[in-house]
Amino acid sequence: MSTPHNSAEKGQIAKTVLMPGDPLRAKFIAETFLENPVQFNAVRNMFGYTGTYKGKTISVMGSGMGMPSIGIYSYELFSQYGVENIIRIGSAGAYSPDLKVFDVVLADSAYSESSYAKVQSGYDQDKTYPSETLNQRIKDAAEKLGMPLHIGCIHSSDVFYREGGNDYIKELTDVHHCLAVEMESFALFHNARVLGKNAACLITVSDSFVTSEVTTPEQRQTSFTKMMEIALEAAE
Ligand SMILES: O=P(O)(O)O[C@H]1O[C@H](CO)[C@@H](O)[C@H]1O
Ligand SMILES: O=c1cc[nH]c(=O)[nH]1
Repeated sequence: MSTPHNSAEKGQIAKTVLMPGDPLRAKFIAETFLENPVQFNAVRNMFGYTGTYKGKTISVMGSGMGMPSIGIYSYELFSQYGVENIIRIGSAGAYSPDLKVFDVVLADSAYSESSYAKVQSGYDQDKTYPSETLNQRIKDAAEKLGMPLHIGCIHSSDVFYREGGNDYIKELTDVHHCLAVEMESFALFHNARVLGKNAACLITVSDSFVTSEVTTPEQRQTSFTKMMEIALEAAE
């Protein structure tokens, strides 16, 4: 079998998939952390691999950027390949002064202005939620590894380059309590809910709207290893 976007055969993808936006981050994780990784997808260069980590079979696959993209890949993984858990491991821009670059955040909700969930199935709320069970596994894994987590709401935005200055952030922090911004979790959490599956999101702060600190593209591809280890440890 295959889908328009994934050439994997049934059975080639593990029950748990780690999903970075960047397919090269997926390749890095497979080559750095997985034993005997086997590539199952290269359609559109959206690389996917399955291997073992501490004896557990785990897959890792890129999602691309934005909700339409993760919407497609996560829906197919859940509905066509028997995937039960997707842990997004992404980068994000900090809105909160408490967050520094390389800090790791676990989303307890995702706020968005996006129409994704409404169009997908008529859901008209502006927040979606991760699996509590998966989040607890992630919290336990982070504690075991001695890696601190910030926990809170993240903003899933459709827009990376926004005109008109940063004044809009005040409403996102003060009214919607968003700690940071990324571009996929709202759709991922929604797909998981409508399909009866589990999703979670860990992000590493790549830049800050508060301090203007930034990380390089190379660091975004290869240095966000704390969240990778937490997600690998949490995977079933
Ligand atoms: O690093 P990833 O996982 O791609 O996540 C963030 O980075 C991209 C924007 O640069 C968006 O996909 C955003 O969600
Ligand atoms: O979506 C994102 C990711 C990182 N930094 C941002 O400002 N936005």
